[in-house]
Amino acid sequence: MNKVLVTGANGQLAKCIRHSAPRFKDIELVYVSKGELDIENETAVSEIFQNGNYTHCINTAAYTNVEKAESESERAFGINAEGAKHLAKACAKNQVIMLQISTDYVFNGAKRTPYLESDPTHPINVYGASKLKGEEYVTEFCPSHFIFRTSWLYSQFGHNFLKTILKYSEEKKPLTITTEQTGTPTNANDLAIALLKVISENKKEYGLYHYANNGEATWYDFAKAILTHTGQIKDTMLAKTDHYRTFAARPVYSVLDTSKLNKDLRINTADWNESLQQLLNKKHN
Ligand SMILES: NC(=O)C1=CN([C@@H]2O[C@H](COP(=O)(O)OP(=O)(O)OC[C@H]3O[C@@H](n4cnc5c(N)ncnc54)[C@H](OP(=O)(O)O)[C@@H]3O)[C@@H](O)[C@H]2O)C=CC1
Ligand SMILES: Cc1cn([C@H]2C[C@H](O)[C@@H](COP(=O)(O)OP(=O)(O)O[C@H]3O[C@@H](C)C(=O)[C@@H](O)[C@H]3O)O2)c(=O)[nH]c1=O
Repeated sequence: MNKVLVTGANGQLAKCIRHSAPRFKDIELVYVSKGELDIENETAVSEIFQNGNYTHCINTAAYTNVEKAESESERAFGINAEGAKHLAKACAKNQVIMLQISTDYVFNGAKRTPYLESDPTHPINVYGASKLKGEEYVTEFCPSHFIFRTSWLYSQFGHNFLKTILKYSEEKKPLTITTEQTGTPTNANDLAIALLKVISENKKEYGLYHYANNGEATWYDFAKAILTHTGQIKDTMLAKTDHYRTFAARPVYSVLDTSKLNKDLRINTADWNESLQQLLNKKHN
């Protein structure tokens, strides 16, 4: 039986893993929140693996505030790079397979066709740079690793764009949403199931993978789809902008190519709009 340590237990993705876990009876999951395991604390990280008999670790813990990261670079790197390094070293020492989650924001957005794992990285904000450093440490220190880069995660849990749009719409706030960036909204529940599948099926094709739902959208398209599926489009003032002011730069194009995931890990990905609709149907029924 596989035994998995999940860091960042109170975050969005960890909650999605917990939600889907009952389907995977062959996996024992142990969840640790930041209060129970601060991944910045190297000693604590090393100790938790000593008698845990873990086979895998899913690191969902991260500093994810893209805006604030610009002025809190040290904190972002402390968690996203150093924290990942501590886990990678401890996993390697204890023969634990590490599943690290990374981001489309490692790219600068200059491409106009989906990004491959082999494409050069060039982050244009602090969050992206700190996550890329985390990838580098995991690759260097833990040979038995999977790194899954994903994009624009949303779900019923935590803070995310879907919940922001629903909240603004319920509060009758007018929405002005950018068309400046194109990417792929990804249902974090889909990613959670894929991670559990990798573990349950004892996959050993280690390396870097892109995981996102299929297709592409702007943030405006995403907002419009959310309001359409929930029937709120008629009652919400929704406008486009080609420049929404932010502190952090974001890649104008960050669609991820998932062929390697489909071929080497035999994991299929759903269309972004269908997956969104499915989640909203469940919520609204
Ligand atoms: N959300 C998104 O759109 C995307 C996310 N990702 C990546 O996916 C992963 C999961 O993201 P998501 O679940 O959405 O993020 P969340 O911000 O929802 O969750 C991250 C969790 O990590 C915790 N955490 C922060 N610092 C530490 C620490 N030092 N030690 C332990 N835990 C800590 C946070 O706790 P607290 O809140 O108390 O600080 C939070 O509960 C991350 O690696 C992220 O970079 C990739 C692409 C898109
Ligand atoms: C709230 C809001 C945002 N926007 C814009 C700002 C930004 O360009 C875009 C998305 O805004 P957010 O700040 O919600 O998303 P952001 O924090 O950039 O989301 C990113 O999070 C990290 C963790 C990732 O790894 C990325 O894949 C991505 O999901 O939408 C509007 O145009 N109108 C609005 O009302």
